[in-house]
Amino acid sequence: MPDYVQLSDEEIKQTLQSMPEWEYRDGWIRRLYKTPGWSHTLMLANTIGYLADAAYHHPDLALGYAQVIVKLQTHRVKGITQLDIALAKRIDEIVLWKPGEDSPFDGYPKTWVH
Ligand SMILES: C[C@H](O)[C@H](O)[C@H]1CNC2=NC(N)=NC(=O)C2=N1
Repeated sequence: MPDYVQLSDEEIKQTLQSMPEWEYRDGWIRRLYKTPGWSHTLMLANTIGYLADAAYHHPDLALGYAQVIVKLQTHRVKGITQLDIALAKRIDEIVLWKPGEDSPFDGYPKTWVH
C-alpha cells in the first residue's frame, strides 16, 4: 500500500544526510548526473524512465548534452514521501553500478555516469 505521508523538512534533511548528492528544494528532491555525452544521456534517461514506470512513480527529467537532472515529488501531497526517497535510492543503485575490482568485467573504459 503506498505511503503518502508527507515527510517534514527536518525528516527530509535527516534522510538526505545519507544521500548527499540529492538536494531538497521547492518541494522536490533533485540530483544531477553527469554523463559521458549525449548517447549516454539518452540511455540514462531511458533507464530511469523504465524504473519509474515499474514503480509507477515518475520523475521530471531535464536532459543536457552531458547531464541529466532528476526531480521527484509525490504530487498528491505536493511534497516528499518515502516513495520519492525509495525511488531516488533505487535509481542511484542501478545507474551508478559499475563492476568492482574483483569483477571479471573490464567496465566502461572512460568516465562513467556519476
Ligand atoms: C495517477 C497516478 O497514479 C499518479 O499520477 C502517479 C503517477 N506518477 C507519479 N510520480 C510521481 N513522482 N509522483 C506522483 O505523485 C505520481 N503519481
